[in-house]
Amino acid sequence: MDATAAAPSLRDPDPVADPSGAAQEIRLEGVGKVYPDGTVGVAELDLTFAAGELSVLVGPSGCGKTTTMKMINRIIEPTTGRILLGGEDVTRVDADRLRRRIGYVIQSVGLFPHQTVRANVATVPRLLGWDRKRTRARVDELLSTVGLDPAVHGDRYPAQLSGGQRQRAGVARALAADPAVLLMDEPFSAVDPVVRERLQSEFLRLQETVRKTIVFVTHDIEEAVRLGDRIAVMSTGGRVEQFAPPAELLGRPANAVVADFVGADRGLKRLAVTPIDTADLEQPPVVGPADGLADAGAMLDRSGAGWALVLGEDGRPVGWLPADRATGPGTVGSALERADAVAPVHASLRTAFATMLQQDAGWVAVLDGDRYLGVLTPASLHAALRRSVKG
Ligand SMILES: Nc1ncnc2c1ncn2[C@@H]1O[C@H](COP(=O)(O)OP(=O)(O)OP(=O)(O)O)[C@@H](O)[C@H]1O
Repeated sequence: MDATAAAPSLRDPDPVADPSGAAQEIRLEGVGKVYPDGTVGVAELDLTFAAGELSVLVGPSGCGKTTTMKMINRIIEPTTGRILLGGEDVTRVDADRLRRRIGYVIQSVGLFPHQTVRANVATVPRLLGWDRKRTRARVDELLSTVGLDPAVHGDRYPAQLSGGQRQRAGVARALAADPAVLLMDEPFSAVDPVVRERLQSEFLRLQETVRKTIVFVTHDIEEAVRLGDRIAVMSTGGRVEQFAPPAELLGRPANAVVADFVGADRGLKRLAVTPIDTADLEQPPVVGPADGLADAGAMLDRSGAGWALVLGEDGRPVGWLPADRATGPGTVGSALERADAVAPVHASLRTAFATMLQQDAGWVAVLDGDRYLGVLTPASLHAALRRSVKG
């Protein structure tokens, strides 16, 4: 073996410097940080972030969220414990190499102001020694993925982008070398609420494709609930009070600290993270617009129901018929209350409830594609929510 081959270089295919891209578990074992002035940033922390999941750290200011995150890529060196990435102890590996394996997105984005968007996104591939063609293809692909047109935005400088576009470029840069892990420190907090919500939705869609192991820090419990597969609620000194999926955290807070942090309106928040369950659907009487009113009235009398759902010929709901309108001559079509209250079967209870309110209907019909499955009413919605807590 010659001497040059033994010398480590950035171009070596080494497991730390050349990420495989597959999501990896992050395990913290007794990881702690005492700052030189004696402040305990984080007491000993044992926490595992599952591969391919988005885990959120929330908690009051100063509780140690940022310290915890920065210990993972060793911007802050832990004073105790060890960190395993995909089972490998990375507590003492070369920090620069470790960081190339970990994407990092921060609030202020941190794009280099004197470099174009393309050059910014190409930072890590360049360090890894990718050739120009491969780098260019990857950069353009990523810009498109995050919603930036390479032809329009690729050659601009960061100052020539909006806040939301800069944030997208920051996400593209973090993903450029296909890292196994992504750390995100309040990445969406510098943009206005409307842009923020759009970035969050786009980011969720992106994560469905890339499935990275993500650790995400935020102050905002709404954001945590919206994005997180799991949420760690932290308290002063870097203690984890509860680490659980959003529905569990909101439905069964482990203690008063968590209950207080998630808020008194946690029942409402839970609507957003509880999917519709077809077992909760009700089956009201169903009539068609061409049916006679008298027949519909007789049927409602027999069933004892106060209303019937009106399904059009295509099987989609067109409205509802209150029992007191089901009399006299004419057809159901002439007496029905129109409402387009439908929700797809994969929607959350919140979507279903919002549709119910928006359409001013006492029900929302649940559809699987075009197929009508049944309705949710305020009563069945309540039952569904209660059941989700017990479950
Ligand atoms: N360099 C430092 N020297 C001394 N103490 C520090 C240092 N950096 C952070 N701390 C302290 O460590 C604790 C945790 O800080 P950290 O920044 O991790 O909190 P955080 O939860 O991210 O806060 P915020 O939500 O306000 O960003 C705080 O008490 C903070 O004052």
